[in-house]
Order: sequence, then C-alpha cells, then structure tokens
Amino acid sequence: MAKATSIPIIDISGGQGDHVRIAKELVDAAAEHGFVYIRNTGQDISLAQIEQAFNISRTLFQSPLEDKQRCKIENNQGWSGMHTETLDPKTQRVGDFKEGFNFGAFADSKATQPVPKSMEPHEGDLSAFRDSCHELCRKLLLLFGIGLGVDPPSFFTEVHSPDKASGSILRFLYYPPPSATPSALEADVRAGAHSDYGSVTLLFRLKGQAGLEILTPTNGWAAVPVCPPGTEDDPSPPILVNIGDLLSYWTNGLLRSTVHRVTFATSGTNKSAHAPGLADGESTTDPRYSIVYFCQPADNTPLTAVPSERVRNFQSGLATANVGNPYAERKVLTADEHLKMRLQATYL
Ligand SMILES: O=C(O)CCC(=O)C(=O)O
Ligand SMILES: [Fe+2]
Repeated sequence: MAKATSIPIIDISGGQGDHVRIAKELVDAAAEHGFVYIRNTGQDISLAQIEQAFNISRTLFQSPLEDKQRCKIENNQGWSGMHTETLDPKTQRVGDFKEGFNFGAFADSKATQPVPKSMEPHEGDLSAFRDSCHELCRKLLLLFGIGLGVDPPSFFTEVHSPDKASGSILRFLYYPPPSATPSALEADVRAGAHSDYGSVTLLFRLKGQAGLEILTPTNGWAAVPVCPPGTEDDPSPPILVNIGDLLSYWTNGLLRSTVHRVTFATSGTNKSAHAPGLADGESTTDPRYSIVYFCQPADNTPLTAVPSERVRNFQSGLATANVGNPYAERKVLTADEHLKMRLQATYL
C-alpha cells in the first residue's frame, strides 16, 4: 500500500450543538495539514449536482477544438489547452499535461464570458453549481471564524458575499490518459507543484482516479487518496478542502497553504525516489477529470489584521510561512491585488 497522508476527515453536517467542536477540528486540520476531507453526505451540494457537473465537464472537453479555442483564457477565465499553464515554472520542462476551463461569475444564470456552444444548454446548472460551491465555502469560513475565535465570527464570511465581484473561479480540469501523451517523460507532471491562491479551495474527484500528492513537512510527497479509509462506503467521495495563500497570509500563517501537485505516478513508471506510489484501488491510466472551486473574497477586501487573539499571537508562523513569498513584507493588500500578483507567475 502506498504511503498516504493522514489528512483528517470531518463531517460538518452535525447539529447546531456540534458546531464549536466541528470548528475546532477544522481549524486544527487546516493548521496542521492545510487540507481536510469533508464527508460528502449530499447535504451541502447534492450528489446529483456533482455527478451532473462531471457530465457537463466531459461534454465541454469533447467540444470541437475551435469552439474551445474561441474561449481562450483571459483574465483567468476561459479555456487553457495542453501545456499552456505551468504551475511550477522553476521545475517543469513543459507545461501541465491538462486542459482546463475557468468559469467566472454568472449573471441571471448566464455566463458573462465566452463559452463553447455545447455549454449553452448547461449555463443554468453551472451557475447553480458554482453558487452551491460558494455557499459551502462560506459555511467553512464561518466555522474557521468560530474555531479561531474571530470577533465577529462572520468576519471572513461577510467579505465573501456572493453579490460582490470577486476572483472566485469554478474550474473544470481534464488530464488525458498517459497513453494519449506519449511525449510525457518520467519527471513530467500533470499539474506542477503549487499552492492555491485564494481563501479556500474545494476539490471534487472521481473514485479510482489517482494523482494528487501533497508536500509533507519533511519534504516528501504523499498521495491523497480519493476515498480515504472510512469513506469507501459513502455515496460519493469526500470533498477535499484546502487553504489557499490568501487565507494563510491573512491568518499570519496559522492556517497552512500546502503545496500540492498532480502526477502520472504509477507503481510501474514513476520510479522517482520521492514518488509515493498509488493508493489501493486507484490508477492513473484513465483520463482524469477533477473539478475545483477557488473561493476568493470580494475584490476590494483589504487584508487587514484578523480580529482574533489566536491569530494575532501566532507570531512564529509569519516568519516561516512566508519564506519565498513575494509579499513577505506585510503591507495591506486587497484581495484583488493579492490574486493578480499570484496569477502573473503562472501563465507564461
Ligand atoms: O486536479 C486536481 O486534483 C488538483 C488541481 C489543482 O490543484 C488546482 O487546479 O489547483
Ligand atoms: Fe491546486
């Protein structure tokens, strides 16, 4: 069995009386791992909605190339083809072995950006799915507010109002099977090592489709199984949540933004010394689809000190958490400025 992470699995569907305990568990997981599995009971986002989103994603990537090319990524919205995004420019030989499509805001259930023709019948569903993702993020942000003792606990939630312009993105990802990308070398990755930019990220994956790895505190890579032990019988894989750079920066590094990547790792072909191998029942031979929701505060949100004694007192974190970050010297940025700075480095 491959080395896998010990990312905690939390059920946030508990009753009212449980929310303080759940909030504490969430904060502990985010502070230690930067990642947490949220058990998927279909309460926050229905299982049918998730399944449908994956179906729409398959339709999107199967659209004629010219249709996708017409929607080429601009201002972080639209289609990015194979090798056009390089998440780890210092290390990668070629860009990521993936296609992506970023959906920004919808207005009255209609996209506000060019979308392939095949998406026109699905705009209402996409808009509703994006809204559900955003609401789940706000629920998590409220729990972080409670768990960190922020006064008021709604401090983060308020600045993530769905009615205000923000850089939040719903992203569909398609990683072709290795058999379709014979040019891939052993060292190549499907998505280069990176940390996410925003406040929180939701990641939806499909059973059996391996590839995600996180950097451990000892600088090794650990596989992040789609269905960790204990969730195999759940109706749908858990939703993986991770902390982005913005929320880590905002909380003085108390909440961790953990580096992760997607590899071709198979026990057969990836012999790199640090390759963690595969979790039981998972493989990378199939095409891989994932759906990501990157949640961002409203654009003009100033990232001022978080009114929480615990965050204020977390001095040691700031010094280490920001090593290598271009914004290590603390100055008040807005959410928008923070995002622009990070995006510049990604698209070559
Ligand atoms: O596809 C995945 O599992 C992860 C993708 C990811 O980390 C990202 O797009 O930021
Ligand atoms: Fe990511």
